[in-house]
Amino acid sequence: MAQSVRETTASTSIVDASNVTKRFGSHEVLTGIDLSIAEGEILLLMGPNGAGKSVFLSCLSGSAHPSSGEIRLFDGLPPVDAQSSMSVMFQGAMADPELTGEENLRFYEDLHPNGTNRWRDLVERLEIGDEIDRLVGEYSGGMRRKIEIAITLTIDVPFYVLDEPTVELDLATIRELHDILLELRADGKTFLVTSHAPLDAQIADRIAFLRDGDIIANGYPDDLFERLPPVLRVRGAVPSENLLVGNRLFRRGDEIRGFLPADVDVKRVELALRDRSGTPLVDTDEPSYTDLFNYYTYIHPLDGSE
Ligand SMILES: Nc1ncnc2c1ncn2[C@@H]1O[C@H](COP(=O)(O)OP(=O)(O)OP(=O)(O)O)[C@@H](O)[C@H]1O
Repeated sequence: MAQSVRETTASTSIVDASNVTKRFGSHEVLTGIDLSIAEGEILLLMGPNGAGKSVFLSCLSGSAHPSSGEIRLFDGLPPVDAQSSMSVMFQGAMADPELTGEENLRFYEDLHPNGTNRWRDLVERLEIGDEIDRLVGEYSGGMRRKIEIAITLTIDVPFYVLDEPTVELDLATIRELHDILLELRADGKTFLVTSHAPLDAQIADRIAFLRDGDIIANGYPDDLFERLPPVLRVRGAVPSENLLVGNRLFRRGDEIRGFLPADVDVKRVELALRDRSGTPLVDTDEPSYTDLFNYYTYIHPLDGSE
C-alpha cells in the first residue's frame, strides 16, 4: 500500500468541491458532491458505469460547468483559471489518429508552456517506444491508452487528472504506471484518478466511491477496510440462495465471496452450512481490494450502515 500522506502536515488544498450538482435536462447526474484533495495526494475516485465520474472530472477541469455548487482549485481558483496548472487525460480524447505517436507527443511538448521531453522515458517504460513512428489510428486500445498517458504526464504541472488510465492495460503495464505515479507523487505532484480496477486502490492515499451522482464513502484505505463487515468465502457448491441473500455475493474465477446483512451472525452461518462430512462450506477471510470495491460500489450504504 502507498505510504500515506495522512501524517504529513497540512498543505495546499488542490481541490475543494462543495455541493456540486450537474443536470442534463431533467436528469441530475451529480447530486451534491463534496470532495477535497490535498497537495501530494493520490485520490482514487471509484464507482460503477454511469455513476458520474467523467462528468465530475469535466466540471473539475473547466470543460463543463456545474449546475450549482462550487469547485475551487489551488486554494481558491475557479477551474478555468487553473487549467495551465493541471494536465487532464480524458478517455480517447487526447491523441490525433492521423499523426504518429511521436508527432502527437512532440505536438504537446511544443504546445504546452510546461511541455517537457519526459515522454521519451515514459514511452520506454510503458513499452511503446518501438511503436511511436506508427499512426495512432492504427494503434490497439491499450497502445492508444499508453500514448495518452505519456502525453498527459509529459506536461510538468502540479496536478494530474486521469480518467480510467488503466483500462485496457495489461497487468505489467498497470504496475509500471503505478510506479510512475508514485514517483511523481514523491516529487510533490497530486493526482485524481478514476478507476473500476480494485488493483488501482493499492496506490491510493484516499479512495472516494461515487454512486448515483453522490460520494457514498470517502476515506483512507485502512479506515475503509476497518469499516467493512466480515467477508464471507464460499467453498465448494454454492449453498442455498435463500440462506445467502442475493446481490451480496460476487464470483471471481472459481471463488465466491461476499457479505452478509449486518444483522446476520457469521458464526451461526458457518455452523449451519456444512457438507455431509461436517466440513464448513463457508468461512470468513481477510478482505481484499476487490472486496472493498464490491462492498462500497454495490452494497454500502444500502445495507443500512449509513
Ligand atoms: N452531455 C451529456 N448529456 C446528457 N447526459 C450525459 C452527458 N454526459 C454524461 N451524461 C450522463 O451522465 C451519467 C454519468 O456519466 P459519466 O460518463 O460521468 O459516468 P462514469 O461514472 O464516468 O461512467 P463510466 O465508468 O462508464 O465511464 C450517465 O447517465 C450519462 O449518460
